[in-house]
Amino acid sequence: MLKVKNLTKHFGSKVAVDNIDLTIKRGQLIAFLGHNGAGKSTTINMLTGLLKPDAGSISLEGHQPAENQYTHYLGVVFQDSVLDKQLTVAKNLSIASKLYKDCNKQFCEDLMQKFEINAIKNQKYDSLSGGQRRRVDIVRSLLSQPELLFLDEPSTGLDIQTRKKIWEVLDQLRQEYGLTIILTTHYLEEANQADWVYVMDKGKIVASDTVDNLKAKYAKNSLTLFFKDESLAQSIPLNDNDQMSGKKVIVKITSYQEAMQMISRYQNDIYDFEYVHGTMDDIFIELTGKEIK
Ligand SMILES: Nc1ncnc2c1ncn2[C@@H]1O[C@H](COP(=O)(O)OP(=O)(O)OP(=O)(O)O)[C@@H](O)[C@H]1O
Repeated sequence: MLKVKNLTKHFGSKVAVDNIDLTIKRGQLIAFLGHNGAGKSTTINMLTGLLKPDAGSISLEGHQPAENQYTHYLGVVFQDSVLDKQLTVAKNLSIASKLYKDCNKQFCEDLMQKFEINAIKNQKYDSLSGGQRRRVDIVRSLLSQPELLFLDEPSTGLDIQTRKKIWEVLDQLRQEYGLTIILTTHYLEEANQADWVYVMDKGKIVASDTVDNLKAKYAKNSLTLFFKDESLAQSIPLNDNDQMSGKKVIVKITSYQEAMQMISRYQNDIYDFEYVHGTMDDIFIELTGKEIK
């Protein structure tokens, strides 16, 4: 659906996006994961046609950002809302829907219901809570029934319940009409749900894979062995990342098979064990050397 080659953007001498390639298929949920300043928003701004790249090509179903047809495919939720704070939700959405000639009334009413907008439609946008605003922003971006939705840090500042609600509805829309979603996030749990993750650092894509493959390659699974006494624990050969404390030994391992081998090797010396899968946090630290919130 979307093909990007060698995309690059400088601001003065600073390289904000450094020669990145992307391939995004219809219906996927794609996450750009990175720290502040990694280049996520600059990438999104180029993909939505707001910012002109210095180099590289972008093709969405064969269209380039400068073409009118390009924007017909897109819905965008920016970090800062584009709605008028002094107008009611209903007025804001009515103005937005007039911008789209082919706005489908039934689809729009369905969106209002799914995102629970009807109860707040007569309130001024300014008077809404953060979570309500985000729901209205998302509805606004979906009125034209776009095929590709960009969400720039959709969950920042939202409580868990609101996040959950928003993702329930977005997942429903993906299933119902094959909506493709590209999101930027600092939240590992949001990247966890993605079909494909691009990890960005200093303008570059430092990893590009499924969550499962990233975990298999970079996440550190750990096996804790509880020995019957300290001398047995001390006899275990340890690597740099392994730890020993009294009767407890924590070893970093790469696979379930390796865990099984260790457990069977020490089965007569231990009274218990615990196997913990590595997380997205491990992946991020492994790739960028930094923790993500
Ligand atoms: N208009 C601009 N002028 C100058 N520098 C910019 C501009 N926009 C972005 N940058 C710089 O480009 C780099 C990438 O910024 P960008 O906003 O794309 O990062 P990000 O990953 O989206 O960060 P955040 O998570 O904070 O939104 C940063 O160093 C930023 O300071």
